[in-house]
Amino acid sequence: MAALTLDGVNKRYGDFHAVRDLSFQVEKGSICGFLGPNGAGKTSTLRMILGLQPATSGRIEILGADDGRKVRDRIGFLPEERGLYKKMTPVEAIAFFGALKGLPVAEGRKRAKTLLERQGLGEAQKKKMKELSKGMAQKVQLIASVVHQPEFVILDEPFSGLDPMNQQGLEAMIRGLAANGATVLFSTHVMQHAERLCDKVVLLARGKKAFEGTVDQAKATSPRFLDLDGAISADAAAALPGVAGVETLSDVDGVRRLKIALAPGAEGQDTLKTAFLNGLDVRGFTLKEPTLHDAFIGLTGDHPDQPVASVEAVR
Ligand SMILES: Nc1ncnc2c1ncn2[C@@H]1O[C@H](COP(=O)(O)OP(=O)(O)OP(=O)(O)O)[C@@H](O)[C@H]1O
Repeated sequence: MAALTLDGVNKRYGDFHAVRDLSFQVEKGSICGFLGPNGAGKTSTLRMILGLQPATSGRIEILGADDGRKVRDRIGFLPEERGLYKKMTPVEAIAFFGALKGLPVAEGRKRAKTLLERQGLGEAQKKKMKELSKGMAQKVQLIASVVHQPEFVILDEPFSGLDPMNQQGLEAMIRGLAANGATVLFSTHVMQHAERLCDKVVLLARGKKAFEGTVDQAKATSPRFLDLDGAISADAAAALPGVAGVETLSDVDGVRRLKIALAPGAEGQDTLKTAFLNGLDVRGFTLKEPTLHDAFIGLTGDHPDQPVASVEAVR
């Protein structure tokens, strides 16, 4: 059953068409990654889903309602721009956000203490928000957005600015939310998180959907790769069987690392065998499965870590 459906959704800001004919669904109880470079239209879409801004056209249904505002108490939202009241303690801040969603303050405080302890933030309870590290503050903010136990959780770039340790902690929190039955939709331009967490990913590029499906389905759209080290020219590599494309990753006095994209269905064994038989100077090789990052670049032509504007400027 779908907890969220978008059907032909468009968003225009004046003449600028930010979201174009966007349709996708998120199944109840699943984790969906909403992927795209900065400026692709992710935040605009999330805000339309929440009912914080109207769609120019199209239909959005969330938890059976035609407007996110009608079910706002059943939704949790972590905005991209964060900031809890600096002078509050984490418990006060969490209880305050819960109260905004109709949770009695005493119950909010109780849940806040339990959730903070569970996240290893017991000590942080004594501090003010402004005294917490960024990682801790972000965890507190996520707790604040889910303390009312929402059925649907929307997180806008939840991993941004966190070190790897805190990113892992946040991943575990997101898994925990889904394990407790919540539906989670989070936006990110960091593919590794999506790769590890998501039942489904939706790729957005320049406001348009470039892909919707499982992580494995996304990866299957990308070729496998063979990294080849040696005094080998890109042309000689391109002439090998099963090669769809060659990129020179480095070149030190003619000793190169070549990234070879294999043709669909090619395993790389024949390519390597012929390289040896032809007497090419192979000094090392690695066969690589595609990552979600590779799939993203293949599907959109964009680099996920670069804003759309700068990608355009390069072309
Ligand atoms: N209120 C607005 N008025 C005009 N243009 C806007 C407005 N909000 C967003 N845009 C433009 O719409 C495009 C999509 O922005 P949006 O914030 O939705 O992208 P995003 O994928 O979330 O990127 P980011 O991760 O940087 O927030 C951008 O080009 C942005 O400049």
